[in-house]
Formats: sequence, C-alpha cells, structure tokens
Amino acid sequence: MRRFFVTGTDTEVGKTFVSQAILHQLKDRRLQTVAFKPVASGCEYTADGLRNSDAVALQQAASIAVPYELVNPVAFAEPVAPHIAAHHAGTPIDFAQLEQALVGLSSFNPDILLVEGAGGWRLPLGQGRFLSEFVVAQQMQVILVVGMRLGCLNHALLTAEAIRRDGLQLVGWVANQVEVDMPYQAENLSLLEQQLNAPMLGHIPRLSAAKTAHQYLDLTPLI
Ligand SMILES: Nc1ncnc2c1ncn2[C@@H]1O[C@H](COP(=O)(O)OP(=O)(O)OP(=O)(O)O)[C@@H](O)[C@H]1O
Ligand SMILES: C[C@H](N)[C@H](N)CCCCCC(=O)O
Ligand SMILES: [Mg+2]
Repeated sequence: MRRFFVTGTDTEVGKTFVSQAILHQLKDRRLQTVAFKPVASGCEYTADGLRNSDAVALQQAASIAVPYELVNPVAFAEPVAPHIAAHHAGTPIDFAQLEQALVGLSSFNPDILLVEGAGGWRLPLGQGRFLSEFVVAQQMQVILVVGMRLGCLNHALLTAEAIRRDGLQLVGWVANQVEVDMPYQAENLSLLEQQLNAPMLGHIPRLSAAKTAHQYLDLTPLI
C-alpha cells in the first residue's frame, strides 16, 4: 500500500479539488483507493454526527466504501484553525485517534491511501504539536498542491523546503489555477518546475466543472 499525503501552499488552494481528481484518475487506472481526512474543522451537525464536506467528498471519490468515522476521526464544527476549534470544543486532538483510524483504513487493503491535510504543511494541532509530525511518524510521501496566484512562489518553495527538512519525500506537485487571469502564468510555472525538484503532476485550469479535472493530471511518476 502506497500512502500519499496531500498538502497545499495554504488553505483554500484546491487540496480537496485535486485529491478528488487524483482519486478519479486512480479509479480509471483500476487501483483500489481509500481516502483519509484526519482532522477537519468546519462541519455540519447531522443525525449521524459531525460531517465535513471535504471528508464526505473524498469518501465518495475513493473506490472502497469505508465508514465516515474512519475517513475523518477528528471533526470540529467551527471553520477555524483546528487547535482553536479543539480548545473551544474542550477536546484536545489525540494523535492516537488518528493512528487508530489509519489502522482501520489500512485493513481495507487499498493499493493507495490518499490523505488530505488541513491548511498548509505546518498546521498546528495544539499542545505544541503539528499535523506534519503525524505525517513524519507515518513516513508518508507528500504531494504539494500549489494554488497558482501571486505570492505562491514563496509559499511553494518554503513548503517544499520544510517537507524535505522534515525528512520526507516530495513525490510530486500540482499547479492548481486559483487566480484565473494570472499574469505571466508560464513564467511562474517555469520557476516552480526549475526550483521544486519534484515531478509536476499537472496544471489544472480554473474549471467550471470538477468532473473533468482528472484529465489534467498525469500520475505516472507516482505509480
Ligand atoms: N481548478 C479549480 N477550478 C475550479 N474550482 C476550483 C479549482 N480548484 C479549487 N476550486 C474550488 O475552490 C474552492 C477551494 O478549493 P478546496 O476546497 O479544494 O481547497 P482546500 O485546499 O481543500 O481547502 P481547505 O484548506 O479548506 O481544505 C472550492 O470551492 C473548490 O471547488
Ligand atoms: C476551516 C478551513 N477551511 C480549514 N479546514 C482550516 C484551515 C486552518 C489554517 C490554519 C492556519 O495555518 O492559519
Ligand atoms: Mg480541503
């Protein structure tokens, strides 16, 4: 089983959008997939409990059906930084709970487990801990979603630097067009191609329909 952790240059840069596209392409390649959103802030109250739209989308995009509680073990209603949401809810984030869910997901024997972070690489989880520590402990391979807009070069290079300094492999990155009419798009992409030192898995334009996004990805370098 390969385990990929999808991080981003920021929140709202398209990690879920790209993760869905990755799962879609993996399904086309007949690979068995399971998705994981370990920590989510910003959830709806439902009769079944708290539900996060990212986790539900990923659960539906994966090829193996698994219970929501495994896909998203730590969920908070407030759409704010998770450590603040956890403090308000009075439930500190427990790494053991994340590890247990991962064991549960692994028991479905997927070819690929795709994990979506929250926010960017160094997401605080409270008590001086970070989501990146969990990714390091699990030795996952990292995919970076670069939200293409002015300012993304610095965010992308710093994120790649931090991932590598944490001892993990950046196995690929995806350019996701956040700013529609970005001036000098090609020049910005070229800088990232030269400096990120990892395979570019695709450039997804700003699309009107998410269902075509997978066509802009080539996951060959991962498989
Ligand atoms: N290439 C794209 N074309 C059209 N819409 C997009 C594209 N990329 C992202 N979006 C939309 O932008 C919004 C933010 O994307 P998304 O939710 O995937 O970000 P995220 O990085 O997962 O955010 P979070 O940190 O909250 O998890 C969503 O409404 C998504 O559908
Ligand atoms: C609520 C939001 N959509 C995300 N799920 C959480 C983003 C947390 C970002 C924390 C930060 O780095 O400032
Ligand atoms: Mg998301």
